[in-house]
Amino acid sequence: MSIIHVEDLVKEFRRPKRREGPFGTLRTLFTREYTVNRAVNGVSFDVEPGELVGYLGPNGAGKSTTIKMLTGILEPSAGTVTVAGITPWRERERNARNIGVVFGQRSQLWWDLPLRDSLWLIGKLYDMPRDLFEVRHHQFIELLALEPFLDTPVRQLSLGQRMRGDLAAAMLYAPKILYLDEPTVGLDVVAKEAIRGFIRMLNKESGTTVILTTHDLDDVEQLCERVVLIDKGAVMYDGSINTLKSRYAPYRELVVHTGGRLDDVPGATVIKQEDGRVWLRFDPRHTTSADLIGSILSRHAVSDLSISEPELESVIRNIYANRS
Ligand SMILES: Nc1ncnc2c1ncn2[C@@H]1O[C@H](COP(=O)(O)OP(=O)(O)OP(=O)(O)O)[C@@H](O)[C@H]1O
Repeated sequence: MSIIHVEDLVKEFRRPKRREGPFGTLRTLFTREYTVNRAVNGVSFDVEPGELVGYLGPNGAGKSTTIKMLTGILEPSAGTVTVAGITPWRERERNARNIGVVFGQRSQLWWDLPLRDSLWLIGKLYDMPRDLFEVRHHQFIELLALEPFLDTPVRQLSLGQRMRGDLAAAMLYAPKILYLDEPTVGLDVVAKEAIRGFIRMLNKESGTTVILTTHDLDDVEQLCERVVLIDKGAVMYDGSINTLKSRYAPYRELVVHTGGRLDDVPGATVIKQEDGRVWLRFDPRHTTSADLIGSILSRHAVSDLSISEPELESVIRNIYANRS
């Protein structure tokens, strides 16, 4: 049975209609006319326990608004959400015990307190039994290498340190579900890898269900098997990354080192030639890589070649570029 059930979810925001002309701003304050923005427009999906799902879409697509309804911060205009059997905005406190939330852009920690005190307070707020607190506190300090800055006030932490602290705080009381909104934004490659490793561990070893919203497609490619892609508040794709690639970018690229040029290659299109290397694009549904390579080798001297799949980044860029 699914742990997250979302059906026909809608969220509309009303804004007073802007008045033009003299005293426009003042008149806007007193207007009774509104423009309605449907930020989420009939989204449905189910998440099974232990899944790690990427929730993706261009800026303004409605990702954060959906996550806010799943966490209970926002109440939908219409539709159903059930998270571990609870309607989040009706039972915010019960729901909070089941979920951990990390927003990359802003911390959930107490700004002036040292991380150690924040973690202790969270243990108290969630009524954690002392021995469970000790075990998880100790485990997270090790896994996230928190020791060197445990006694530093949160506002003095670097972004990477703060994110590790935020993750520890979000998962300390062992919630079943973790929502991550841009967890690696602004981090260097080493810090990103540490965060990804921790998320992977939570998902694989503790079976935590994770919903990840991010513009960093390396995060998605490294962590998620399934993605839900939304645009203008509606789901445009829900499935595996592999199927997404084969549906929206069914081609492969072959790079051939010939020392010369290849102008006509049956079954492939030459997309670039540079310094004795030739980039070819082909559709594996029509031409197999074995046939293509065989036909090139039979006619040209080749010193090296490599085949690559399109990167998720370029697939998603194409999808966004071609949307109406
Ligand atoms: N509190 C609000 N009041 C009015 N409009 C809002 C509010 N929050 C979001 N919106 C609007 O809803 C739409 C969806 O915003 P949302 O933040 O969910 O997008 P997003 O997919 O998370 O974008 P991004 O990738 O830029 O974070 C946008 O048009 C935004 O302006």
